[in-house]
Amino acid sequence: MTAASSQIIYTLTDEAPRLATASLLPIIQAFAAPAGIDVATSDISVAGRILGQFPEALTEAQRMPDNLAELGKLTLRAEANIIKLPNISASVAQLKSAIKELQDKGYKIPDYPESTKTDEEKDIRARYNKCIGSAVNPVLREGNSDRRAPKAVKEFARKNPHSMADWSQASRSHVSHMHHGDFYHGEKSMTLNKARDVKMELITKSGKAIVLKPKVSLLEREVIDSMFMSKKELLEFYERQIQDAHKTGVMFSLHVKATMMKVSHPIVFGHCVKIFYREAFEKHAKLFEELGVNVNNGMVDLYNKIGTLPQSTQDEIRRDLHACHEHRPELAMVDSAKGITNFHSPNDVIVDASMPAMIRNGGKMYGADGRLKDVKAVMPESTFARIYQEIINFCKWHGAFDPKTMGTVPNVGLMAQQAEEYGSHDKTFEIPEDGVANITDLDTGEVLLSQNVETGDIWRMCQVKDAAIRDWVKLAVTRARNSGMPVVFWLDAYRPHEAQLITKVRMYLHEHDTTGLDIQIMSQVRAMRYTLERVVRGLDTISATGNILRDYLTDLFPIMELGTSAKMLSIVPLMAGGGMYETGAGGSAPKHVQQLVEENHLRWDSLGEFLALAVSLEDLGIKTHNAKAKVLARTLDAATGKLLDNNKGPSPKTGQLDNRGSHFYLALYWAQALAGQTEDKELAAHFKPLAETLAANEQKIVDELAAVQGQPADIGGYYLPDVRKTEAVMRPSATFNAALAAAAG
Ligand SMILES: NC(=O)C1=CN([C@@H]2O[C@H](COP(=O)(O)OP(=O)(O)OC[C@H]3O[C@@H](n4cnc5c(N)ncnc54)[C@H](OP(=O)(O)O)[C@@H]3O)[C@@H](O)[C@H]2O)C=CC1
Ligand SMILES: O=C(O)CCC(=O)C(=O)O
Ligand SMILES: [Mg+2]
Repeated sequence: MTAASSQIIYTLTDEAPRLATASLLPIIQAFAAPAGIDVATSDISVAGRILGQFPEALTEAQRMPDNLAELGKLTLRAEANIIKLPNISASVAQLKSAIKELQDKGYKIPDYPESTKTDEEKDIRARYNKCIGSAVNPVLREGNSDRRAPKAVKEFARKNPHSMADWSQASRSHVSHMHHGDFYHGEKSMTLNKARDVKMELITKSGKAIVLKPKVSLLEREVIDSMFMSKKELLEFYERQIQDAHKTGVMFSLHVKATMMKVSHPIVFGHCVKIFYREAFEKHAKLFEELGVNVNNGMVDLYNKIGTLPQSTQDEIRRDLHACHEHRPELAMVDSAKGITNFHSPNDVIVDASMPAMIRNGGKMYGADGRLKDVKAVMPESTFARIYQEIINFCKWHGAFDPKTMGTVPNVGLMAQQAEEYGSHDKTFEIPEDGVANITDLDTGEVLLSQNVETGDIWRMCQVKDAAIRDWVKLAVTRARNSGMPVVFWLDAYRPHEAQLITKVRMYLHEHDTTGLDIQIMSQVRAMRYTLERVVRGLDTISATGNILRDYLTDLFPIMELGTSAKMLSIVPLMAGGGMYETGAGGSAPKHVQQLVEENHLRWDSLGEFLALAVSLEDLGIKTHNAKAKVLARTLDAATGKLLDNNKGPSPKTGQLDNRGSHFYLALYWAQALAGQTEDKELAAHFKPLAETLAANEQKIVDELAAVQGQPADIGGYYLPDVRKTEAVMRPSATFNAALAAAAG
């Protein structure tokens, strides 16, 4: 899979985007081929990545190359042109289901080891750990992030506003975060004066030195942080919040990002579950330990593990858990119909999407009775939680946002080279004993950063390379210049890490001509307030943020403005010169798969893919001097605009136009735009027959696509769907397929 310069790599991922690809990719390939562009695929699905870890367990035919590693290498080359669709960031429960599905399909991969006593078990666990959480994005995102709503999309949203629930000033919904003892409070940071190799070491009270991370190689001018969250304070915080919610009668919900902060946040999540069900966990402590119950993986882990016990014991445990509810607040639900609470799995309530959904709903979440209710949204870490309280305050004061008139908030996010939390996974530890946690220079023995920690505290080190920060500043200035919008760097001078960033931002802004640009630096809360004051006046403001706020804001604002973050243009200009084009800013929409399987309707909107493909083609055109590629890009944009104007996006309702139907219209409009342009006669001639055939058969094709809906669809699997069956389901119009095949020659 080496990338020739006229190659675009299209990733095969999971769930809804994978299904959409089965329909869209053949269209893309048919349109790209006449311009001499090869659109190749790379499977980075969770199933593919699992198989890539265990070549020795598989037959020759079953083996899968380590595509992710290959793609990671490609991002470091200037010719990289990758279209990356969202993929599952798997929880342990999802990983286990994927393993089971693969085993059932005859792949002899090992079980996920619950405990790791032997070296073999440790090795298997280590390999599987590479497949969980946000395992793909940190490897591929070798550039900073540029996410925005293209003009046509914003205009469409203004003309076709999505529904927004009302906000009442009497709403009791709020955000609760720690005020001390969290990562914000316990952070230290420094910029390195020279390249150094360091270790992370715990010196225990009894004087033992425990090396937690033997070596981290750091570059000159790199920023490093050491921070910890106090277990004691976290538990006290949870108890207070749970009691407060119970006393005041608001629902309780916990919002973490256990995918991206895949080591720290499952622990933060697990503590909350154990505090909530304190008496039950205390009573059954011994049994749970024997069973290896680990609620860092959610209550689903507990229910699965007790499933092997005699019925009477299971009943007793369930009764004890239920008894806790008597004096605990109502829990927000993920799926009230199925009785799935906020505690079921740490990956079910992912803060970037869950908080905007709550805010769109007038500050409400679903309770067990299926009704929307005010809620206490608990986000222990105060660093970023405060932005949500600020937006809630704003909504209570001003009412809900109006998509017809509100401004837009694009984002320029720092994430390159495993910036900030992305690089922290192998440097995050649960402290085994009270002591001092040091980051120490391996050569000189100098202790660079030092913290007093206690048993159970979560200690982590983050790093950001100077080159990544410099590139981020450059991207922000470029975006300000190209868009004419002001830029606000959301940086808090009181946070040690961000104080270091502020110094660098100021320094690197001098490298650019900023005459006439409006560039400011503000703490997060002020930045939110300032941006919202502009938003309600219809004014646009670029947010330049660190990695976490990149994630949060690129769901938050699009969901307010456009109804979904799927309609975002999401570009990663790779630092080595290539480009990665992500599709939307959201995830893999598991609910959509369920609807397809039950009713053969896929409501996934591929607008993100259309937008990404256009910029990918344009970039390829420029870099390889391929004029045809540029024509493809321009006509694709025109087709996308027409698709929006004519409302040919997918409907959520079964029986109406779905993802496949929207792909058909894209192909029709794209072929028409190509046939109608005069810049490239060859392309015009090539696409004329297709344009005519599709137009002549429009109703027939739409009918063929509609005819399959309303009954179950068999795609032969979830994590590893059967390719043939999926194709059959996703390409049900014989007329459309024949027209495309004829165009492909
Ligand atoms: N870049 C990446 O690879 C990312 C991956 N993820 C992963 O995705 C999975 C699911 O995450 P989750 O938090 O549930 O968020 P999702 O974004 O997948 O889903 C939330 C809701 O957003 C709407 N939505 C998202 N994308 C689209 C689309 N293209 N078309 C139409 N509607 C869309 C759907 O609303 P409705 O149901 O109303 O139709 C959906 O239910 C997790 O494994 C997560 O880790 C998450 C974010 C980014
Ligand atoms: O990497 C992940 O798990 C999710 C990333 C994400 O949500 C985003 O980039 O917006
Ligand atoms: Mg996100």
